[in-house]
Amino acid sequence: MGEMVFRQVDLSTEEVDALEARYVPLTEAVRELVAATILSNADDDVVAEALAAVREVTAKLSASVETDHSGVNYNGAGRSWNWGNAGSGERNAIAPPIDLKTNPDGSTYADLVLGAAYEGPPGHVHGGVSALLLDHLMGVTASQMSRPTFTGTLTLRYRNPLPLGPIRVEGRVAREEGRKVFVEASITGSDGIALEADGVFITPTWSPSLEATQN
Ligand SMILES: CCCCCCCC(=O)SCCNC(=O)CCNC(=O)[C@H](O)C(C)(C)COP(=O)(O)OP(=O)(O)OC[C@H]1O[C@@H](n2cnc3c(N)ncnc32)[C@H](O)[C@@H]1OP(=O)(O)O
Repeated sequence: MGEMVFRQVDLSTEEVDALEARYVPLTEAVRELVAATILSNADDDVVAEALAAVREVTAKLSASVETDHSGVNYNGAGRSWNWGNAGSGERNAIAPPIDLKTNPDGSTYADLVLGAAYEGPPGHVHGGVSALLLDHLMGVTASQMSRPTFTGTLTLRYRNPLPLGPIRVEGRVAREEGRKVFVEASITGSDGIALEADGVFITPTWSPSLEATQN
């Protein structure tokens, strides 16, 4: 197995929040750029201008890049951040715009709107995107943000097509057996329930290695 490091970083929670706040509007703007790139009917000149402008800002941002992945980080106060996470990264414009909430009983939900960038069948959400949303939400539900749990088996039933637009993802722990957490979840769209899922999430015997770094 490759090295899997959860990195402790010497930043205060205020500093982490400030960094995140700096980049979140950029992430949202890049999501809008992705949708505009898909939907635009602009002519050659406008597209050439956009291409040059995007390349210019990408070069500026890339000038201070230090690593090839953002990793999972945490500080001494227990604030963790995983800005590149493909399912939820706050600075990842590829990730669906999910803001996951946890109920007092440990069940979870998220309300989000999926647009043109998440299409599979015409006007409907790509099945792999639904799987990504469920995997992420169910993983967080299993971990209760207090233990590492990895997806062991994820079973999806695509009951009805899921229209693009507003959706709700919901999950709950059904039961636990030793290191195995059984989670159930669903996705509901504007036409009603579209997917049901159950999964086994497992706390591995090995502990993720911890590495203290000073920034
Ligand atoms: C907080 C952030 C949340 C983010 C959520 C994102 C979720 C993800 O996408 S995680 C990434 C995708 N998943 C992975 O990479 C996992 C890859 N697999 C692994 O690392 C390992 O196979 C792992 C950890 C699942 C199990 O390994 P290990 O702990 O050695 O299992 P092992 O000791 O053999 O088995 C333990 C129990 O689990 C069961 N089990 C093992 N593997 C599986 C599996 N894939 N599915 C179902 N059950 C399994 C065994 O049967 C055994 O059960 P019992 O105790 O009843 O006999």
